Amino acid sequence: MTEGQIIKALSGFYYVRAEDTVYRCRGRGVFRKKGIHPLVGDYVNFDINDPNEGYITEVKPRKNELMRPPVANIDQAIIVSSSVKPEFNPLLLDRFLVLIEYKSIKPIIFITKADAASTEEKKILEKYQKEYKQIGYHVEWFSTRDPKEITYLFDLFKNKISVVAGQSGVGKSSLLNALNPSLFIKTDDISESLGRGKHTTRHVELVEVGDGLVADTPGFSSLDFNEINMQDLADCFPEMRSRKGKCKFRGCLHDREPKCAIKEAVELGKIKTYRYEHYLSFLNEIQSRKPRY
Ligand SMILES: Nc1nc2c(ncn2[C@@H]2O[C@H](COP(=O)(O)OP(=O)(O)OP(=O)(O)O)[C@@H](O)[C@H]2O)c(=O)[nH]1
Ligand SMILES: [Zn+2]
Repeated sequence: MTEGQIIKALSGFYYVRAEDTVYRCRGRGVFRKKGIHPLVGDYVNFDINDPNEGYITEVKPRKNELMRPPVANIDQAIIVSSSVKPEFNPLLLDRFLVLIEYKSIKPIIFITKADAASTEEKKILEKYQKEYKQIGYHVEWFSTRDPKEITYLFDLFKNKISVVAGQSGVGKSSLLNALNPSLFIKTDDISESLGRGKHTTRHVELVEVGDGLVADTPGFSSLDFNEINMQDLADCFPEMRSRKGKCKFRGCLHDREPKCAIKEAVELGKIKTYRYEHYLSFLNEIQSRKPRY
């Protein structure tokens, strides 16, 4: 028996890495009956029955899992936003942050295209960068135009499994290519005619970036809050989470309730108004969701 990690799933095979060798494995027949679906990122035990082939005998318990992309044991999610084209969008950033916080995955914020921002735009971005850092988020702001300038990012990936998320056109593929030129993930520069085709493949692979692994397919393509309950939403905002239990009423949704510690913190400028407004707009979205039977 050998221990390894699934780094790729394709056509019924799992590619399991152990030390520096990759073994092409199948899952045990009984997995299907038991409803066990190995995922990329899973730590497994396997038996080798050919020099480079084997059978997975056991899937170890997972720390977490995502369905889009299908990856287990994720350490962090890199949310890619761009300075311009498309314009930096804090509402969308907060949407990604909430979805990632909800999964108990550590978010990291990357802002690309620093080279393309005007002086005026840079001032605004500096302010946002400062404010998101104050909340406790790790923020990096850079350009992928010169790969040599972003090698310092390697450290962030070291010994971690990361997924990348972000709206179309922000530079996710350009970033991965800059960090690992052997990947050649197509970017919009060279594959305009392929349109949306490039990320529709269903297989996922963990690719090496620095001394870490990154899923080559972006995550969170569906950005709805269907899984999230009203009561859980504030926990997905770190600056609200840290004030948990301080409101007068138990179960306070920080909306119309009196003596609300969150609204007081907003008034005192301790919570940014736009963050609170985004909270209210997400809360409204969850409240108006049709019940599912
Ligand atoms: N000026 C500038 N342009 C960039 C930078 N990073 C990416 N771009 C450009 O932005 C466009 C979109 O980049 P992609 O890497 O394809 O973006 P993506 O997020 O992978 O987009 P989707 O595949 O649609 O999700 C391309 O024309 C890139 O050349 C940057 O740091 N600076
Ligand atoms: Zn409250």
